[in-house]
Amino acid sequence: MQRSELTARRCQACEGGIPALQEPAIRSMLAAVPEWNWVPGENCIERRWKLKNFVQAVAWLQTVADIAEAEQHHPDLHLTGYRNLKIVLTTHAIEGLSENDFIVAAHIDAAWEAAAKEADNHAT
Ligand SMILES: C[C@H](O)[C@H](O)[C@H]1CNC2=NC(N)=NC(=O)C2=N1
Repeated sequence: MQRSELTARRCQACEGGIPALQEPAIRSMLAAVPEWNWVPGENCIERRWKLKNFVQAVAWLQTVADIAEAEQHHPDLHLTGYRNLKIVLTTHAIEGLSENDFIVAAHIDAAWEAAAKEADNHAT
């Protein structure tokens, strides 16, 4: 699957009642967000960043929070050691992974790439 297929979709409100994704679907969607690691034992996907400093880390967290609010699907956010970020996506309502997790991951990756390009533009 391509990332653009996921960013073209919107999260669907989930309060249970749908089955969690199984391994074949998870692997197919992971191919679209290869920076994310699947943690099967915790029913989640996670991605880590080391930012330049605390302020950059908090700014990036805010961007992620804005994406989560826009999609109404909310990751767990871990900021430790002042600039290490771990973002964890799971669908609490089904205690498993849903397409929503991959849609938010794809939006986060696209925003990260856009931010990196912006930084490059400023550097040149
Ligand atoms: C109705 C609404 O979609 C739900 O309350 C949402 C809100 N955000 C959520 N975020 C995550 N990660 N899992 C959920 O099950 C969840 N439920």
